[in-house]
Amino acid sequence: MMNLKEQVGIKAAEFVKDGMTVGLGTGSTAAFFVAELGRRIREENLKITGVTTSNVTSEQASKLGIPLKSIDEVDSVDLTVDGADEVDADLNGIKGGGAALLMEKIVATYSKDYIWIVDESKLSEKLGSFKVPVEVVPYGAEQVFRKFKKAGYAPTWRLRESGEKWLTDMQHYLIDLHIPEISKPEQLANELDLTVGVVEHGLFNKMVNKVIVAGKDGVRIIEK
Ligand SMILES: O=C(CO)[C@H](O)[C@H](O)COP(=O)(O)O
Repeated sequence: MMNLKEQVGIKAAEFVKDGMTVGLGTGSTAAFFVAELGRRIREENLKITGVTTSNVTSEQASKLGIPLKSIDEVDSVDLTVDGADEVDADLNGIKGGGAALLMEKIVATYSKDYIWIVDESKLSEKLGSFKVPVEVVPYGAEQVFRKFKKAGYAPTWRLRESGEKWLTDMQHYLIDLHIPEISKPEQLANELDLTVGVVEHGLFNKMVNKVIVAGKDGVRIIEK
């Protein structure tokens, strides 16, 4: 019996057609999608170009023999498939649990079609059960942290096991905001966008076209 993450990963690969440029997401769910593309390349001679969203995914895709280009080497991406940490009823979402939100948002921005693959535990009426990751440049990062604390966002640093601050693939720090109910995700996104030192945040508001959800009753697709 396939687990839920594997089910949605394999389902999403059905949307990939020969000749496409495909954005490859990051995380344990996206890894099943990437693995399935690798299988289709091997067994069906599928021809695609992958654009990855993290060093971890680049490594996985290279091992599978998926030809890769950077986002700057392609005109646009036909389809990106990625996981998500939380998805609300309006298809706003939180991403970045796996620390790849910056590259993920850049690749998604230049994608014609954008799909999330999740198990049903990630769905909620309103965002807030998952922390909002915020990627910040190291210079002045403590000031940004204090600003979030004053705003009541209960910030925490994303840390390595060693206790040092986590460094993203793009060499930034991550601050996680703990906001129990995000009633206005657009307003929060605007505020974060306007905060000096913030490079990007994990609110992906109304960016996705389709969400493939796996649950105990099978796989379903929620469309915009
Ligand atoms: O945003 C992400 C990485 O930055 C991931 O897509 C998100 O954290 C979901 O991960 P998983 O599929 O392992 O639950």
